Amino acid sequence: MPALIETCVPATSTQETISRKYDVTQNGFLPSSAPLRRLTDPYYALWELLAEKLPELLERKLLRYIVDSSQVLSTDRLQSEEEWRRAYVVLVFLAHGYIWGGDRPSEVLPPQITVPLLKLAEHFDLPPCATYAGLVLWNFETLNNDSDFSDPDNLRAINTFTGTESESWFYMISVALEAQSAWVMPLMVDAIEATHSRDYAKMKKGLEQIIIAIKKMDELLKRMYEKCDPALFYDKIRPFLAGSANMEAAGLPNGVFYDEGDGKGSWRKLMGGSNGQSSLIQFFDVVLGVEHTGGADKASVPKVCPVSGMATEESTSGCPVSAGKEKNMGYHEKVRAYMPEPHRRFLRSLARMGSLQAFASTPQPDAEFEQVKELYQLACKTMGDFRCTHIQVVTKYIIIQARKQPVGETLNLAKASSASDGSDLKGTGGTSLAAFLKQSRDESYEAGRVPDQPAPGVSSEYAVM
Ligand code: HEM
Repeated sequence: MPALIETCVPATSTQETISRKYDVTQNGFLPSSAPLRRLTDPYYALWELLAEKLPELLERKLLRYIVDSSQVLSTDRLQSEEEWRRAYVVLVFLAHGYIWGGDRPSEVLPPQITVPLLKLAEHFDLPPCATYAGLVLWNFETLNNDSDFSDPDNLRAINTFTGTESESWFYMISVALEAQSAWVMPLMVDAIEATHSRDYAKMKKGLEQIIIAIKKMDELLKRMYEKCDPALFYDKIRPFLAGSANMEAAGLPNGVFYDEGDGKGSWRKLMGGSNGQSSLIQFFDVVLGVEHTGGADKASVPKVCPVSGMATEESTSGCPVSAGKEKNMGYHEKVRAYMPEPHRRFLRSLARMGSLQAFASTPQPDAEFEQVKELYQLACKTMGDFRCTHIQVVTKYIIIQARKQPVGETLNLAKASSASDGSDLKGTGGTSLAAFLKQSRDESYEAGRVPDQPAPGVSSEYAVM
């Protein structure tokens, strides 16, 4: 069994250990303090100015012109990790603003964006595009200057494409949701470890708390309606979140060419920015043993490395697809590449630690076993219910909006994916939306349907000695 928690340092709390090893802070997958608001080195003044004026530049369709006539800045003057994160946020906003901020999407990203962005992406081992980390995790400030990130009324996005409250609220609901669930993470790690020692108190505590956390997350998700206008979201915000993969109908048949100057460059097909890249939701899935298979590429689709967005034969040697490890990866597996590296490593380690599902599936003689099993089943049901709420949100913000759309002249994701009956709607990763989300919900419920008896012949590592 791989040890997530090193037993040789007993004085170290679970929270301290996951923070040190996986950068999971007291705010969960958010940083331990509010992200840097600006790069103060005057060398980066142009980036900050473009980021600040982005909504206006996009509205007036001036961004491409200004970027094209500016100079290429280096990442060499970035000092701290906070500065690297801030630069990544600025550059992913500029990249998506540049691609989608015109009458037609731009098939080429210029060196002014690609050269620093590729360095930043390499630094974080993240794809060079708008990820959940760039849009949400590292892009918020508190209004009261305090460290409570769990109240969306106390939060504001540092950068947006549109300068609207709707867009800020859309990102801030996710920030609050991440912060609000942070406390349950060490408890769940302890609960999984407790399966090995049959420590029922720890298992029950973890499961009781995860049920509360998911219910709170559900309540927070419903607050999306308070300040994020569905029509504005669909028409003005969502188009900027679109990726470059599966965007043939939107005018990007080959993806986007990352022009690095001097005749260098490469075509890349990357997913768009999505809350589906949240490590928190996958954390809940992993600890509950929810397995997802939806959103895999069809066999005929050319394979693209999820990290670089390049065809696998051109991609770097570390590409999981070209290495043959992950043929036809499903959506949830693919988006791992869009999460900060320590967080995806955390999820991997967690999955190898032990399994509450396996424990709940294998009857034990102890009196408290049934209570753990029932709590486990309730936790999976609560996760499925959260996904029901998510489907209602997506219906309101995307499916209903798509039905209202007239055929427009602007080529972008929103228009390109609007079938009149909404049946061919795609997610930001080009996934077939409604069926995929329902499958994800059903897989959550399914995890909780543990058999009453172990299947004959199946041995369990948890069997009583
Ligand atoms: C207006 C609000 C929201 C809209 C319109 C929306 C839309 C979508 C869409 C279109 C997808 C399909 C995949 C993709 O396109 O990448 C998706 C997936 C997903 N979203 Fe959201 N989303 C919203 C809010 C949230 C929030 C706040 C969370 C929580 C962090 C969240 C978590 C997820 C997850 C985990 C998936 C993957 C599918 C699953 O595991 O069920 N979404 N969402």
